Amino acid sequence: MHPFLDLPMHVSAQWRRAPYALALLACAAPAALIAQPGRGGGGGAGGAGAAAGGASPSNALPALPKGPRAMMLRDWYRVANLSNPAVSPDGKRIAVTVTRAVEADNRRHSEIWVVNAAGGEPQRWTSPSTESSNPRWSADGKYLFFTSQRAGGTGNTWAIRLDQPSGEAIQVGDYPNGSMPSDGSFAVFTDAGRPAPTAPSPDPFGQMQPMARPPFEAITRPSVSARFDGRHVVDMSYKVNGVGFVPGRRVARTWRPTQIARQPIGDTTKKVITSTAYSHRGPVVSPDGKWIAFTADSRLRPDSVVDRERDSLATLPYNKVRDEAERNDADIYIIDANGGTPRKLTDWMGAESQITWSPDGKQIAFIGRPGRTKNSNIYVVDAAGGTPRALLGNWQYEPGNFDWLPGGIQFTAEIGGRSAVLRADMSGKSLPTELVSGRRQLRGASYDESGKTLAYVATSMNKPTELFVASGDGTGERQLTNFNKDVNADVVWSDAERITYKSVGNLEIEGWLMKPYGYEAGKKYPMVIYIHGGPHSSYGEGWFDEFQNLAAQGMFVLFTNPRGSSGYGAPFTYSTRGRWGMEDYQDLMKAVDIVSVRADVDSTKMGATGGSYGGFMTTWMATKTTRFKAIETDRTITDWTYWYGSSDAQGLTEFEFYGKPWDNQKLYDELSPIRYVNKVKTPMLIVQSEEDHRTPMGSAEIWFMSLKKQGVPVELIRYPRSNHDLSRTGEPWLLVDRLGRLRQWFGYWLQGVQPGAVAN
Ligand SMILES: CSCC[C@H](NC=O)C(=O)N[C@@H](CC(C)C)C(=O)N[C@@H](Cc1ccccc1)C(=O)O
Repeated sequence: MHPFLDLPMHVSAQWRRAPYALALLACAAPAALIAQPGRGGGGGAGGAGAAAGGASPSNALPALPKGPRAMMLRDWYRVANLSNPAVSPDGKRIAVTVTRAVEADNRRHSEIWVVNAAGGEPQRWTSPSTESSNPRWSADGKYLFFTSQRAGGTGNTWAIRLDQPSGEAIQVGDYPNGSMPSDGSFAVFTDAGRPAPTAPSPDPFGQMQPMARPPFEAITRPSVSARFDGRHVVDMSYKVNGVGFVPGRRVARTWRPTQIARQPIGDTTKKVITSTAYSHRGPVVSPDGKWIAFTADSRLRPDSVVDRERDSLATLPYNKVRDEAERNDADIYIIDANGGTPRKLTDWMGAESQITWSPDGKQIAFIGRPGRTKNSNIYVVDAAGGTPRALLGNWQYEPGNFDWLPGGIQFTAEIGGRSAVLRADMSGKSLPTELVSGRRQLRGASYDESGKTLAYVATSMNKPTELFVASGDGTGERQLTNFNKDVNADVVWSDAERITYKSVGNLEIEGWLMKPYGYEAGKKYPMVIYIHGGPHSSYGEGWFDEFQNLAAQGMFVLFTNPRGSSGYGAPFTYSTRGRWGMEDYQDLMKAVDIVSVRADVDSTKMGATGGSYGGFMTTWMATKTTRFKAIETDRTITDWTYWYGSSDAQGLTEFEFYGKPWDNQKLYDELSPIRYVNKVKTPMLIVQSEEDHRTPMGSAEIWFMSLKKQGVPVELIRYPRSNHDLSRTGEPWLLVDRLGRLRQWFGYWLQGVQPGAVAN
C-alpha cells in the first residue's frame, strides 16, 4: 500500500477503472428483484442491456451503426469491465463483478454474475436495481457474500443463501467476515470498539454545516453562527481527493487501538480477546485454529505514542541520517487464539504484509519490503520463529498477491507492462516459474479450496476484460465469458506493437506503438505520445479506452514506461528520485526519436498528452521542445511549491524531493515548468477537475493565463463534480466528453479537422 494513502502503490495506469467509481456514483435504490440462477431475470452474458439496465423507450438513444468500424465515443458506454473473480470452495462455480455504464442515466452499474467453471452461460445473481460488487464465498459454501449499500441493513456485507431456496439478499450476523481455521468453526477479525458513551452536551454550533463549525481548540469563532457557512480549518489533512473537505475534530483526540475479536460461525456473539494500547493489524488464524498471527508496532508502543512521535517528526526539516535510515515500524506477532501475551515471530527490518499460514500450520509467509526503495519479496519463516528467508532471491520483479496452496506458493506479478501468475520455488534457490503468462494483464487470481481450479480476469491490448479459468497449475486455460461480444463485433480495436529501446545509462525501456484505425501501408499518420502519472505506475498490455480513442481518430499512439514506472523492480521505480523531468524525460524523447523516423509516422504532426505526473511532464516538455504541434495537459502540476501547499499528498514530494519546499527550495523551483513558461510556443488544451484535491486547479489556471498572455493558443476545460479520477471513474458523460475533446484537439492540430467536424 502507498505509505501516505490507502492506495496500492504499484498500479497499472490503465487498470484502475470502473469499480472505484461505485462509491461515488452508485444509486442506492432498494433491492427490487434478485435474479436467482435458473430463474431467469438475468439472461446470458451476451445480453448487453441486461447487465446495464438498458435505455427505456422514453430515453432511448439513437442506435450506433453496426461494425466493423472505428470506435465511436458512445461505444465507451458499451464496454463491460470484469473484476474480483471468486472461485467457490468446491471449484464448481466462479462469481465475478460486472460493471457497465448506463448511458441514459449517466452512471455506472455493477452486478454479481456467476458462471460454472465447466462452462455455460453466466447468470446474473444480484439485482439490476441496486449496486453489488466484490463477491466471496463462505468457507462452507453456504453463502455468496458481496458488498452492497442496500437500504434497510447495517454495514455493507450482504449474502445470497445457497444451501436452501432463497429470495432476496440477506444480511447474516452469525457468519462473520474474517480469517478462519480449516474447519471453518470461527472467524477472527479486528475490532475498533465503540467510543465511550458521553453525556450529550449542548453544542452552540450544532446547527452549522460540519466544515463551518469551529474545530477543537480553534481560537476563532463565528460572530453569528447562522451567518457563517464557510470552512474553518485547523488540521493539516482537511481535504482528500475523492472525499472532499474533511471537518476537523470537535473534541480532544482519543485513541481506540484495534483489538482482535473472534466469533463462532452460527453464533452472533463476538468475543474481543485482546485489550491493549497498541493496534493489531491483519489477524490470521492458523489452520488448526490454535494461533493468530498479526502485525503490530515493532515495540508494541501505544498508538498514542506512535502517532505523536510521527506527528512531531513530520514537522522537522529533512535530515538525511534520520530520514534515510532503515526503519522497522512493525513486526509479526503470534498470540494464542483465545488471547494472552503475544510472542514476536521475528525482528524483521522493513514492512510486512499479507501474513499467510502454510497449510500444515508450521510456517508463515509474508510479503516483506526491507526498505522503501527496495524490492519486496515473499518471505517464509518457521511459526516457531527464526530468520525469514526470501523465496524470490534477486528476481528483478516484485510479487503482488500470493496464495499458499497445498502444492506451494503461487502469486501474481507485474512483469513490465504484462502480468502473470507464477509459482515460487520453495527452496528460494531458483527464480519463479510462470504458469499463466503472455502479452496481457491478469488480475484477481482466485483458487478453490484444493488449489486445483484457478480463475482470473484478463485483458490484452485489443480485448476488454473477460473471465478465464484454468487448472491450478495454469494449464488448460479457457475463456468463460463474452460480456463484450456485441461491442467487440462492431468495433475494430487497435493492436499495438511492443518495442524496447536503450536509453540514458544503457537502461532498457519498454513501450508500445498502437496503429491507427484503418492503417494502410505506404501512408503517413500523425502520432501522439501518452505519458502516465504516478510517476510510479505503468502502461501495459491491456485494453485502454484512451489509446483506443485516439487510434480510432486515425493516429498512432505511442506509450512507454520511462524510468520511475512501476513493474520493473524498485531500483527502476525509484531511480528518478530528485530527478523528475531529467532522465525520464529523455526516455520519453528517445521513444519519440525512434518512432518519428518510421516511414508511416508523420514527424511533422506529433502531439503529446498525459495526466497528473504525466500532466507535469507535458508542461515540462512544452518548455523544452517545439517538436510537438499540440499538447493536452490533464490534472497538471506546473508549480511544485503551489502543489505542495494545495494538494492532499505532501508526503510524495517530501520523499521524492528530499524535504519540504523550504528544505530544498531550489529543487522545487527548478523542476517547476512555470519557471520556464515564457519558452512555450505549442498550442495546449488544459483539462482540469473542479474538485481535484490531488492536483488542484491553480496549476492549470496559472498555465492557462501565462499562455493567454503570450498569445499561445490555449483552451481550459473545467469539469464540474469531478476529482483527480475523472478520466477513470468520473461521471460517464463528462468522462466521454473529455475523450471527445482529446480527439478534437489533436484532430484539429494534427489532422486539420475543422472545429465541430470530428465524428462522435
Ligand atoms: C499520496 S502520494 C500520491 C501518489 C499518487 N500515486 C498514485 O499513483 C499520485 O496521486 N500521483 C499523482 C502525481 C502526484 C500528485 C504528483 C499522479 O501522477 N497520479 C496518476 C497516477 C495514477 C495512475 C493510475 C491510476 C491512478 C492514478 C494519475 O492520476 O494518473
